[in-house]
Amino acid sequence: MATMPAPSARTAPSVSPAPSASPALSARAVMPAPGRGFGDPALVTRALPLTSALRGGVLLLGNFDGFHLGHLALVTAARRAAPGRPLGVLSCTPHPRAFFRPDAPAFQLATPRTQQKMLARAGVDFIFAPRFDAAFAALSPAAFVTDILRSGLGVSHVVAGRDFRFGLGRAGDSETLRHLGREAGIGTSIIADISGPDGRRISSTLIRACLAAGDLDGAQGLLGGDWLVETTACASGGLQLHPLLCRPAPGRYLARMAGKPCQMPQQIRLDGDGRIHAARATLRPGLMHLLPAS
Ligand SMILES: Cc1cc2nc3c(=O)[nH]c(=O)nc-3n(C[C@H](O)[C@H](O)[C@H](O)COP(=O)(O)O)c2cc1C
Ligand SMILES: Nc1ncnc2c1ncn2[C@@H]1O[C@H](COP(=O)(O)OP(=O)(O)OP(=O)(O)O)[C@@H](O)[C@H]1O
Repeated sequence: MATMPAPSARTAPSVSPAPSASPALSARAVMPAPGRGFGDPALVTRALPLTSALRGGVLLLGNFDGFHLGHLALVTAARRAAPGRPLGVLSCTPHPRAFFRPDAPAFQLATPRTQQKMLARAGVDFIFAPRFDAAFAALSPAAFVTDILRSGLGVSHVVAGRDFRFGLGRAGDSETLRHLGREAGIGTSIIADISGPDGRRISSTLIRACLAAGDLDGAQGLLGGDWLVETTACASGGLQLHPLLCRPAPGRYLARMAGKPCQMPQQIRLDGDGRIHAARATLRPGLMHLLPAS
């Protein structure tokens, strides 16, 4: 576990009508309690209209690749804005960046499976995962708010960070969202930046940079817990990181299967292709915590 100080909200919140996210975020907040596994996966849906039991809820807007302490601030704000309401997350698939740059190397922090686990653990009830294709990308900001948010999902409130962009050519920003939301009868909370210990805004991009530099401690501090990865079997018989996942710096790490808190982490070596070399054969394809070597 990282021992970095808790992150802080750097700028004054601009929130309407809900209060801002709490700056007192604890790294423990998204970790499973000792001796327990992760919660059941949140429901994933792309079908519209949304089932009636989940309508009237609050939706967090963005990509949500991985789940970090900036994202946790949105959950906190959503709970305050709409206590007791269903809590959903918008997370398009494929990731918009992969849609626009299909030839770019694997960059994600999460697979659909690990994302589901982390979001469920954070108390999210459902993930709205529309296919991000040319038609979805071409929606205007107004069509997104009226057709998707109001008619399709029936949300009562949305939460986003200051840098959220949406609609064709990223034409919509947080002010557009607030304005269109008001017209559609949807409340809006815009959350102040949550920063890490060095003052930089926490983001999935920053965590990817930590991993690329082999700084698992730094990544853990921003994630608020271990990096949960999905592994698959190699044709050669060993294990490898899921093809969607970014490649951390090659080197030595510790690994422990998820859901087995009593298992001693074992030493592994990760190569540049994401292949996992372990002296003992106790690791299986599935979900695994990747930890710093010391
Ligand atoms: C309905 C909708 C349409 C979008 N259309 C575009 C688009 O045409 N071009 C674009 O770059 N991003 C578009 N986005 C934003 C992407 O989802 C995504 O956030 C962005 O491209 C990735 O940049 P970021 O990771 O820096 O936020 C759209 C988002 C939504 C919700
Ligand atoms: N540090 C943060 N403080 C406040 N809001 C945040 C923070 N990080 C992300 N958000 C908000 O959470 C939502 C989901 O974030 P998203 O995953 O799209 O961004 P990100 O973490 O910056 O990812 P990337 O670096 O890949 O762009 C967005 O509304 C975004 O503005």
